[in-house]
Amino acid sequence: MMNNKKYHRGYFMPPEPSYDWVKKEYIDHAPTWCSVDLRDGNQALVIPMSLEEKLEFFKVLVDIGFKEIEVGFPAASETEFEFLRTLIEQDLIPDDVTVQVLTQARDHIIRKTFDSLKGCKNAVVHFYNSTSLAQREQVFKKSKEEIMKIATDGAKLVKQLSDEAGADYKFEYSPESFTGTEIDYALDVCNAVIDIFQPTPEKPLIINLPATVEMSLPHIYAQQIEYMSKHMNRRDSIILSVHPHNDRGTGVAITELALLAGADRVEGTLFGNGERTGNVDLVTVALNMYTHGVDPKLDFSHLPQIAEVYERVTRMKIYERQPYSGKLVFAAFSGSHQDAIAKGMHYRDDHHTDDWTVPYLPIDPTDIGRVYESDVIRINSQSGKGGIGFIMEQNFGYKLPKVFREQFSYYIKEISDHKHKELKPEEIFDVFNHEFVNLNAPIRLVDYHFVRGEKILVTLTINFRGEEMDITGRGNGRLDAVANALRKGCNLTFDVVDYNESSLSKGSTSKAVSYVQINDCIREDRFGVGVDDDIMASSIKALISSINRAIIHKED
Ligand SMILES: CC(=O)SCCNC(=O)CCNC(=O)[C@H](O)C(C)(C)COP(=O)(O)OP(=O)(O)OC[C@H]1O[C@@H](n2cnc3c(N)ncnc32)[C@H](O)[C@@H]1OP(=O)(O)O
Ligand SMILES: CC(C)C(=O)C(=O)O
Repeated sequence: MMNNKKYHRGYFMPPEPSYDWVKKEYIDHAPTWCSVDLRDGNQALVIPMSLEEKLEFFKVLVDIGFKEIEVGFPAASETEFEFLRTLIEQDLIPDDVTVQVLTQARDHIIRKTFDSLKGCKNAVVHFYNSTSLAQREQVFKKSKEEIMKIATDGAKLVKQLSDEAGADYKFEYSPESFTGTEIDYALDVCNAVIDIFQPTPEKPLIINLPATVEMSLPHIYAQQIEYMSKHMNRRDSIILSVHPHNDRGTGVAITELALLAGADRVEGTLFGNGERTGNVDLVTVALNMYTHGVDPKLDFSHLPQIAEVYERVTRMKIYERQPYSGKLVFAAFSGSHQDAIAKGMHYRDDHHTDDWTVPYLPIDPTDIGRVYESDVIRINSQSGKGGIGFIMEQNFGYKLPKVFREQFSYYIKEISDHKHKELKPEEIFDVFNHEFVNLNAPIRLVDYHFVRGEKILVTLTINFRGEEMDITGRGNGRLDAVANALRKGCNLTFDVVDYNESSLSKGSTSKAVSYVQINDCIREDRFGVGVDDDIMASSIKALISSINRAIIHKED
């Protein structure tokens, strides 16, 4: 049985309201990004990554453009330790990349961490201890002063070991479980650590305020961050970092609000892997920024390839509707969406604009390695003529006339509905060819010949129900003459209602395509399509196709 009475709000409001972030409209520059995929992401996997898998992932992160990468918790296991050693000994860390290592503020774990760093040029030593009320009372059973001493003792040892090693490491401190910590107490602990390092603008200290567990609405975290930012000692020498998780499903929101509230740096993972519901998804935060016209300084132009490596080495799956990276996030199945997207794409072409304003697509899918042809317009029984017309034009180069497009789309929808499945572009194209293009039974065109006089005279050689024959007709135009020949020679009754021709815009060889609509006195919308190297042949074939359809589907 559910019982909401056993819950209470476990977060703490800052002592004074901090609302300056509300006045900011959007994030106007990229923060410093730090990927924690190889540490926080890795520690949450059913099977943590092997050394080889971590190496492959590390390379992907470098290629994306991360300049700070938390590579592990070296004291945790041999693999973790060896991974950092391999990076260092095989000189795999680019000069402009800083690796970060995590350690608890515990003597032997800090020492082991320093052992793992020997010979590393650029490193951040990240140490933490939990400061939350719940952990003080239940886990550590220590007073506020005793918990602060864990932090300050850790800080002193980190500083001392770094000095002893003669290394120029950077340092990061996290009051872990910050979101469950009384804000002024968190501030006191951070300030005590700051006082030990005495950071300067030239050698700043990273103070990381994690939403280890998301506990509040996003605007509360924003206030907590802004309050800390305003009251922290030596703020000009502090890189204020956030490390959001996603327990309430608002990891991205709290990250964005924290950036408005003064955070300079974000720790997170690709696709939001991480403990429980995950860390914040850096792909989403970065691309949200990008779609506001801001350079995120991370390159996701090959997102599908990044996703492939991620899924393989972590053995995790990216949800189909995960922003930007999910398989279905650009797919429009429903008619009205497809129609708007197709028109939006045409609008861009017609207006020769590079600006992206296409309805229903907040980002140009091709910017992140997706393809219009297979990712955007997808066809099922919810689809409409706009979408099916788009597929025919975009994938195969056929610009279907309006009335035909409507008829063809109902035809396709019906098939999808009856088969209860999505139809792939190739299946749609097969139906199109099989049902409408160059139909040659019962009438097949063998040859044709025109003679120009007062009227145009045509001699058609056709095969009609297995019998070859020559038929003739006169008309004001060529198609008129052909129609008269077929009426007389095959004893048919029909009117040509509409005729369109164009060239096929796809493929290496250009072909002519004609669309003919006839009225056969049963239906006024029998369509046929002709495709040929020669424009005249394509129009005769289109007319014959429409007649053949009328004969085949007489009763429809
Ligand atoms: C929110 C985060 O993601 S934090 C990162 C968490 N990641 C990991 O823990 C992954 C790697 N961790 C490990 O491999 C192991 O936990 C190790 C090697 C670090 C330590 O292992 P163990 O020594 O077996 O102990 P364990 O992790 O259970 O720690 C429990 C002890 O550490 C203390 N402790 C825990 N965190 C801290 C800390 N940050 N600072 C100081 N002491 C701490 C606990 O109070 C407890 O003390 P006790 O033994 O007196 O009861
Ligand atoms: C170590 C800290 C930053 C952490 O991972 C968390 O709080 O989630």
